[in-house]
Amino acid sequence: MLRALLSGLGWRGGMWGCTFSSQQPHLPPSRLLNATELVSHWTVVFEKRGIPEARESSEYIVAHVLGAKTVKMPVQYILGEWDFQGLSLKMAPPVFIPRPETEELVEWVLEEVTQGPHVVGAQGGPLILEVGCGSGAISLSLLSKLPQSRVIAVDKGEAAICLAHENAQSAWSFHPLPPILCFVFPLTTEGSWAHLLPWGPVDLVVSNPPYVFHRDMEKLAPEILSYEDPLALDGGEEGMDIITHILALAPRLLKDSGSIFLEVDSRHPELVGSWLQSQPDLSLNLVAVRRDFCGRPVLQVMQGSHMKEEVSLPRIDTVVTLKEVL
Ligand SMILES: C[S@@+](CC[C@H](N)C(=O)[O-])C[C@H]1O[C@@H](n2cnc3c(N)ncnc32)[C@H](O)[C@@H]1O
Repeated sequence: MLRALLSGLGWRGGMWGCTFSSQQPHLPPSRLLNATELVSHWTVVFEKRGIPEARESSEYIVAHVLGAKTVKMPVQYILGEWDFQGLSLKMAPPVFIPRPETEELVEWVLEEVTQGPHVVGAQGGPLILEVGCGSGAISLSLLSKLPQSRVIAVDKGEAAICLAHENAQSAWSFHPLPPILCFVFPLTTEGSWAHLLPWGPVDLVVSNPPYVFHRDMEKLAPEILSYEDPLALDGGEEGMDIITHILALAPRLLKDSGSIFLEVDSRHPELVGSWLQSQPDLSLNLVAVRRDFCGRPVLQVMQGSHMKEEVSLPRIDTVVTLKEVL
């Protein structure tokens, strides 16, 4: 039975994929499967073949093969590592598992740094602040592709910062990365931003913040709710709690003409746009909105009176240009 279970699986770039033959029951091609989907798939197979207690057998075998006591655990935690932007990162609950769509946020930042005219740090590379670094996926990818850059990574969770630090050390053993500074503190606490002052204003702020609307939290998949830190996901009533904190700190943290890149919910471009209009003192403009391959928006907000020209890069659905803030 074990052989039957594994025969359709292939290991591709650190992810489980499927390469089923035409005799196997249909599964979408080249799609990643989590343990729950594997159980469902093999339950159907077992039922068709008259195997008693099809679901229980399937659950038991998948759990056994993956070395887990329960199949509800996300496969990234079971495996203990996951690939992101070519880096193999250690994963451990409850630290947030980086999602594939966030790789596009990284790519956009890389484009901005390499092609944009405004991002040149004092030492030849940008100084980047990541708010809510989790496992360090975004920060370490940026460092690995931008050898002149320096990154300050902040997270409110000690487990996250420890994991980011561990992943940085492991990445250094493969690539000579520039140093990363990791700090544990909630950026939302009064005055906490002052910890960052010694490094001076940054060229870029990047964040995949907690942005799920509080009322949507219960709709998340059970394995997310059981294993991932809810505070990594719950963005408050309108998912804006951390987003507005980051934006409000921009005048203190960001250089003039610096940018903030934020992965957000599909309702946020409008909400963030209205919020910025209500805060003219911040002198921030929402200059571009891109959609990642999941259709989720990534926002670019710029400091100062600078207005960005319409961006003509692939995968841009919308470019939102607000009136210049006086
Ligand atoms: C959605 S996760 C993103 C993690 C990582 N950047 C990624 O994309 O995989 C959000 C992260 O923000 C952190 N976080 C939540 N509130 C925070 C706060 N007030 N200050 C700093 N970090 C915070 C969480 O601990 C979590 O690691």
